[in-house]
Amino acid sequence: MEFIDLPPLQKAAGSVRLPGSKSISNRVLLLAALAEGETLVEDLLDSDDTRVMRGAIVALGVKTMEEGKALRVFGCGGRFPKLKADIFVGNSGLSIRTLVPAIVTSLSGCADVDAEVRLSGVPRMHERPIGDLVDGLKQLGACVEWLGQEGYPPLALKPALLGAERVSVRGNVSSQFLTGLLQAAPLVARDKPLTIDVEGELISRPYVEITLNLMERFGVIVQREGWNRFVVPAAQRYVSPGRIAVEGDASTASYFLAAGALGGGPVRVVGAGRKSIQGDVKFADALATMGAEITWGDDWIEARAPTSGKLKAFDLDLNHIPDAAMTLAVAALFADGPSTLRNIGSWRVKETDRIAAMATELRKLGATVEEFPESITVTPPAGLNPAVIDTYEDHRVAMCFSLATLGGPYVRINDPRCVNKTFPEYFTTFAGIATPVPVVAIDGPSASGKGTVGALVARILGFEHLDSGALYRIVALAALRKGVALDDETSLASIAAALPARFEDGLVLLDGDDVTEAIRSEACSVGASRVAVLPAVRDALFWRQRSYRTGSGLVAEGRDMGSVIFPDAGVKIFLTASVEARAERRYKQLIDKGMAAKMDDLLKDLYERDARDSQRAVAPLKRGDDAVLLDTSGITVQQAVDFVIERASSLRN
Ligand SMILES: Nc1ncnc2c1ncn2[C@@H]1O[C@H](COP(=O)(O)OP(=O)(O)O)[C@@H](O)[C@H]1O
Ligand SMILES: Nc1ccn([C@@H]2O[C@H](COP(=O)(O)OP(=O)(O)O)[C@@H](O)[C@H]2O)c(=O)n1
Repeated sequence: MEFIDLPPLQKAAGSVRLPGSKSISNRVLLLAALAEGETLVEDLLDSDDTRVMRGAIVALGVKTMEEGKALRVFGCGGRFPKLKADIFVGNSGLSIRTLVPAIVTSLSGCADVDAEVRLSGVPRMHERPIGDLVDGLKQLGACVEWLGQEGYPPLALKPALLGAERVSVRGNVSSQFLTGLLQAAPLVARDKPLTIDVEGELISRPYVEITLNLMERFGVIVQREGWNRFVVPAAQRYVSPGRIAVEGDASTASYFLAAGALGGGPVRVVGAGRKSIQGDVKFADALATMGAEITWGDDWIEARAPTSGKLKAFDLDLNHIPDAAMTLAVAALFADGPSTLRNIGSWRVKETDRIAAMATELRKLGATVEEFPESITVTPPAGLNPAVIDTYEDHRVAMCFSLATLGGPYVRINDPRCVNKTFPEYFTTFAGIATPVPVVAIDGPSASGKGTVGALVARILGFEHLDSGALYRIVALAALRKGVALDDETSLASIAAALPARFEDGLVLLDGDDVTEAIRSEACSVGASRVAVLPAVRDALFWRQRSYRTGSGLVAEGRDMGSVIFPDAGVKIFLTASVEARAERRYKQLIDKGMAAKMDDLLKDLYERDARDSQRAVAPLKRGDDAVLLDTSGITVQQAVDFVIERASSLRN
């Protein structure tokens, strides 16, 4: 499984230009395709879902042409020219739910009896309901055949004359059904007006407002009576506005605004603001309810943490912003008590069952989550656990969980490419406003001075200090004490996974025993280097080592700090010295501690350990291209420390 590891963050601040709105891009593409005249679409989002829509209109015979970053769409004037097509809609709910009604209108009165348009998607798409929409279309006279399970894609559309003046559609499963009917309505209401009645409470109304707004930009006015009846007057045609610029995506804005509120800020999103037609900008109001400071501009919004430093718990009806609400579920981890997200039943039929998915993943971070049919309550833990987040092919799960890193833990996001659905550059853009807890990684062979230099550098910078070698030494000591063989990988890995060890006030404690001296014995040195070749032991210590990355920063020393454990370390040093110099140092250290030592034995041991450390298959000791070489053979400790500090000082906040 592909994954991306996101490091713990200290803060988030900066400015982000939002990618184009998915909701607007896909509506505009379809309306421009159906309109009379050419439309130059600017700032169009380039993502999986918009490619689905672009591919579909082209498959239906509409011509498009790229002009720099813009796309020129040559409108077909209301009827798609090509009506024999197989269209793959991936997992784009909006695409299929708006394409189907539009295609059905083109098939009305089509003389070619062989005309047929088939639409199918990924397996999850075949579990997302479309029956209510098709019921509506059938009231108009459409011919729709189910190719799989009734009520779900895939389906086939065939020629049939449309003629009714009234149609009703359910509004409480997905507002996309209504959007699809509305956009196709002027193509049906040629001679007589068409009335669309909404059964049940209409959910996600702001998305319908986007639809109405864009239809108006293309010359079609809809009369709205409350939110239950929409009348499309007769004889209206879609006419290109000539040029249209797509606003920045307000749902995407939610991740960055939340980052500002949770991570200090300010974070400004540019591309959607006070004048936006997208309901999701209201997410900023929800953040304000939590105490975040929000500032609005015409086309930008800025968020920063409350001056009190602590976000407040909330209990909100989020029916109007179902997508951005997922971001709030993660923000709830940072609140001062349990928060409830209400009226989010539509989450159950999105890319995945989002209520179940969010509950499962929030629990991995340590939260207590109560799940209800249409709401969830999130109680934050005292501190967040590091977690491996599964994403269920759901871009929003991937994006919103990146925010948990602002609470201190590492977060691994599985299958991160699912963000391609709406924002392929998400993780790079997020990294652009994020300040990770800095790391100075010092790797090198035995007695090169890592421990001595590392401890001094950590003290000067005010950073934590991780002596990773000590962890391998403790595993060896625990194994020796329990009589476990040093090549029994399974038993050693379980010892490593549950190592009852602590570092306190310069002491190393194992099961409460002071083993500071004991782990420096030659038996433990050799033992450590033997257990360290075992992959299962290294895996068992992986997250434990990462958990030291907290506070203002970390100096980590060992063999694979820069290559494996902290590959994104801001400073990487490869510390070395000649074998003779190192043997002499080790000799002196042992004698000073009153321990027995023989020069010849030490030299032999160093050669053997160097060989084992650098030749092993996993995480071998090796200077990476990105590590700075420092040979300490002929320099003092102070000089070595100065060298590292000079490179690391920029990491200090
Ligand atoms: N230039 C130097 N840099 C680091 N250590 C040095 C230097 N010169 C002498 N030493 C001594 O060498 C020893 C290095 O041991 P240590 O820090 O335990 O190394 P490591 O952690 O790499 O095994 C210490 O006793 C240290 O005082
Ligand atoms: N990150 C690390 C640190 C230590 N080790 C192993 O653990 C042993 C003891 O590490 P150490 O850093 O305490 O050893 P010295 O350099 O102090 O002799 C080393 O010989 C390595 O084999 C490792 O494999 N990876």
